[in-house]
Amino acid sequence: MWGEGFSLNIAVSLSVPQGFRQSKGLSLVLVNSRINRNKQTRIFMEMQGNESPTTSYQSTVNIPHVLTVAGSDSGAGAGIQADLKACAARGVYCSTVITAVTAQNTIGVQGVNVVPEDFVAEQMKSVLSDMHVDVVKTGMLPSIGIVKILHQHLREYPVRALVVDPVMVSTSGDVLAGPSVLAGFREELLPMADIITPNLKEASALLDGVKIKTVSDMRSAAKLLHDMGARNVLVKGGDLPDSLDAVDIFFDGEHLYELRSSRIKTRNTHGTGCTLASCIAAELAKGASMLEAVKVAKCFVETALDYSKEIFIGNGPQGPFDHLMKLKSNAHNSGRQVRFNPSDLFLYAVTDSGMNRRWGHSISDAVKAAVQGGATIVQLREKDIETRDFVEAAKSCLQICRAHGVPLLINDRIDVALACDADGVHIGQSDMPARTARALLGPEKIIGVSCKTPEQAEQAWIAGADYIGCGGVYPTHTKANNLTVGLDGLKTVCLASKLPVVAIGGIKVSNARPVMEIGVPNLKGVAVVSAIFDSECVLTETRKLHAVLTEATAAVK
Ligand SMILES: Cc1ncc(COP(=O)(O)OP(=O)(O)O)c(N)n1
Ligand SMILES: Cc1nc(C(=O)O)sc1CCOP(=O)(O)O
Ligand SMILES: [Mg+2]
Repeated sequence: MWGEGFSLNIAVSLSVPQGFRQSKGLSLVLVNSRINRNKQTRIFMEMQGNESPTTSYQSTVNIPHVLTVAGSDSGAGAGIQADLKACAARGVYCSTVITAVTAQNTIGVQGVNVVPEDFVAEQMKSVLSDMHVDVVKTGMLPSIGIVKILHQHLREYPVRALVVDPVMVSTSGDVLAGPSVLAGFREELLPMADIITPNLKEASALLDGVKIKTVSDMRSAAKLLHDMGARNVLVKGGDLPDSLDAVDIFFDGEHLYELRSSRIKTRNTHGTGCTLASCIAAELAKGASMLEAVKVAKCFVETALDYSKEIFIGNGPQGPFDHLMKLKSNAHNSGRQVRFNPSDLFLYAVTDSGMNRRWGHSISDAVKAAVQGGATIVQLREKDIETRDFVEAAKSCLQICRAHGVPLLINDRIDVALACDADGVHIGQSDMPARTARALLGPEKIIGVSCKTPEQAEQAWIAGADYIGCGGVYPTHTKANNLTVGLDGLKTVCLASKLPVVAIGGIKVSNARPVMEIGVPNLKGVAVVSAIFDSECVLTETRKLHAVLTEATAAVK
């Protein structure tokens, strides 16, 4: 199946007014298209009027799709649940045919309820007759009847590749497929498989109990399994005794590859086999070659295990890991109950590397002093710093801010915010569009946008920002050529804005009061750079400003 040529099917419908075509010339170029078989791209472009053509664009693109045929794991570390998470992490759609429901946790398998064969067949037909499946991946196949059903359906609905993870025994040692299924694997599945991914025990069982104890045994086993019909074989050496690295043997019928990755010391390995096979399937669905897919899958599993090595779920000896690599950061964030509270904008401290240099402050010392002095949110605005140093500085500032429950935002640099898992970003009108930043950062992160006009405030709201920064309220030396909008401009933007507003630009202890007194409820605070950071004692200056803001707010109420 794998390796057949793909055909590219693109229907383009263009309706271009004659004059427009003549005057502008129109060409549609597809660069380096890697669109898989049966993928269709439909593009409609309508251009109305010669002078100002409006373009409406509609496309439908089939999504890479893996169907997993496997058992459910109630603990969600392995089986169907691992497959879904692995495919989601690799950006591939995953449909499911459930062959058995297991009662399972980090201790072991407490019960197995096999789904009736005709209902397995019904699930398979539902998916395969309706959806375009690129790759089928199999896990727990608890009866020979289910193996046969799979075989029949793959004949009726051919797919690009079949990935067989010959699940027989769970990581806890419980039997998930009896000896009768072995015959099914050998006779029905191996000859159809584009890749088979046994561990040492499974490879040994498929080879009538042959002993596999060394890398050299694994090489021989891979060749024998290939002889049994599998086009590619990955023998996983995770259980190899006395091995520092995790060594897997990959054989494509021609070349033997020894794939090594570092062995991660962790109890959280439940579901690694299912995840590896699903990742291979996902990469194949995206169009990777078999060796590429295997390498990416191994790297993904290693990274996820390393990320998850300290997470603690369940009390048994084998815990699940975190496919999406998000759980730890959610746990860290749990100090802050609400992702964004507009009152955090009250005293907004924005750093400046030049000012810190002038006063001999490190970024983290300056941030610590600001937070201790009463800053309620911090933005790292580091315009002339190496990216590597920025990420390191942001990580240490994040620790300080988290310890005080103060959000930390990064100015301009979405990449740095992602790298250090900051609480969000602040972006201006010429930075990355807020909508794109939102797509990259997800719904949980805070996004602020600089706005000088009501129209910009409206756009920021539409794009999914959380607050806007409006200025310059007063002239400033900190930002070159900055337009001063004044207190009136600030009030106009606040009145038009559906989002909370923080005022910025030239604000200091002596002029902060009139800003807070403009009397508009969505003005939540002031953002300052020089007022606190262009000073020897950041702590004292921040305290002074905090006091003025508190007094002004009390007076307004
Ligand atoms: C709170 C706040 N408001 C406005 C700005 C200015 O952002 P931008 O216009 O992108 O200019 P730079 O700060 O990037 O020079 C801000 N940083 N913070
Ligand atoms: C970064 C920035 N943005 C502004 C805007 O008007 O959007 S004014 C500004 C500089 C603010 O520094 P200071 O508090 O030292 O005046
Ligand atoms: Mg900017």
